[in-house]
Amino acid sequence: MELAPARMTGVDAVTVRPGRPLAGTVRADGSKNAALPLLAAAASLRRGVHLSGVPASADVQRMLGLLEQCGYRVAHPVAEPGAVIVMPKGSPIEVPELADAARIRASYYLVAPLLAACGQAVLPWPGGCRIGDRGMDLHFKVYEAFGDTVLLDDTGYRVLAGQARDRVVLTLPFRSRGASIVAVCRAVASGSRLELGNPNLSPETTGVLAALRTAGWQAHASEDQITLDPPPCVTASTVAWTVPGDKIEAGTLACAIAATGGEGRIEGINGPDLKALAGLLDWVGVPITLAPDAITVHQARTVGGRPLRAIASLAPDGLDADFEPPLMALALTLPGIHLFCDDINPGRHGNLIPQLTRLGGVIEELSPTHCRLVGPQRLSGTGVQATDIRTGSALLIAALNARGATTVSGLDQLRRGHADLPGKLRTLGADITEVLQ
Ligand SMILES: CC(=O)N[C@H]1[C@@H](OP(=O)(O)OP(=O)(O)OC[C@H]2O[C@@H](n3ccc(=O)[nH]c3=O)[C@H](O)[C@@H]2O)O[C@H](CO)[C@@H](O)[C@@H]1O
Ligand SMILES: C=C(OP(=O)(O)O)C(=O)O
Repeated sequence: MELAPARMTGVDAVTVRPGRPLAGTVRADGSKNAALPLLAAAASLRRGVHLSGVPASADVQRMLGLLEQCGYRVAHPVAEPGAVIVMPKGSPIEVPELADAARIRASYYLVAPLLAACGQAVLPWPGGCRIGDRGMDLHFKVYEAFGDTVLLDDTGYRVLAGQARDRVVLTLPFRSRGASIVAVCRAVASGSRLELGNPNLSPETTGVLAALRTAGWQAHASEDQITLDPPPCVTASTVAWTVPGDKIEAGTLACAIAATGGEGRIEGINGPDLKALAGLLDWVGVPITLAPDAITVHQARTVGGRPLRAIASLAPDGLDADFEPPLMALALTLPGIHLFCDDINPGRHGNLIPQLTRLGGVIEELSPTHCRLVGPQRLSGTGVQATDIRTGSALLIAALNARGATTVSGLDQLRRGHADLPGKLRTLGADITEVLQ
């Protein structure tokens, strides 16, 4: 794993200048959105879990601190960068106050570890990217199905563990990733059988199921249902899990390479996780080779590219919403009328489009969640702000194609999701320099 160079940490802005097409090979870090639920599942198991590939991104590091406050020991094995061992501390703990949980969306994953450690979870409303109204009502339905009591107020929520149930059956009204994973973690914490209808089947969810299988849980996932059964007997030995490489980081780098007309390879990912993105890139004229552990971007075809339709979806094999912003930045370089939709995160376009407009991008908002643009467009460098993680990565891509220098500030947002995305772009040949205060 490549850790953020100390120099980049704390830098609030970078200047990006256009240059040669990006080329070369780079390795993706472990995925933030996969690491966070794996950490919660590890704690819910209440046995030692050795987790490798843990990224240095800020949200994941914050989650490690929160787990310690929740009654778990987080050990960093010597000479194993990116590995942690999570285990219960043993002695009972008081219900902790977790102010930092308000800074990340994924603090909702802490409920099951807290119920397992002290029978109660008291959490502030989660934070994370400000990309619209991000509900949690399905999470509360999950806890109620387990017999827990849920209390809400203006500052946050409290979940009180009910009597453990042998079997819990519920069906989600839509395929929420968060609600699916919290249901799985809750079942693990209480040792219950779970039958979850209409589940989310993203790699982040199925990755947790695969990890639990190594701990003796029986897990089956189909389009209709996830079933999960506890192991026939309890074992205490440490299990070893690995955080998969970040499909979103790899997809973002692939878009950056394609946007500059370059050629390159991103390693360290699970190729099938990038199938939806690779299909779209191929469709617009950027040939892609997907290997089991890498994605290779070939030079774009000069003819035969078709317009992009990037529709974020929670459906199995759908396009992860977090790919949509980098695709929008890429589309600004491609001929055609390109269409985008993110109904999952209704505030996403409201963050990204004004920043792309500052660079001279012309994007027609058909509704708060639908937009279209006609490419290619000439952008001009100026100061822009990474208002959320994916807006930050899209702006880096757009800046690679803008005339003159673009200063992207708000890097603390970007670093929530990527330890050092500018550094990886530099490895591929991008002209990116730190802005010193
Ligand atoms: C930490 C993490 O992994 N974040 C990801 C997670 O976010 P997030 O936790 O928002 O994802 P979910 O799939 O659970 O929810 C998607 C949307 O459904 C709505 N909703 C969800 C749950 C609920 O109980 N009630 C409700 O209304 C919210 O508007 C939410 O924004 O998945 C999204 C795509 O699915 C990704 O873009 C985020 O990067
Ligand atoms: C929306 C994202 O993160 P979070 O859900 O943690 O805010 C993201 O990873 O793009």
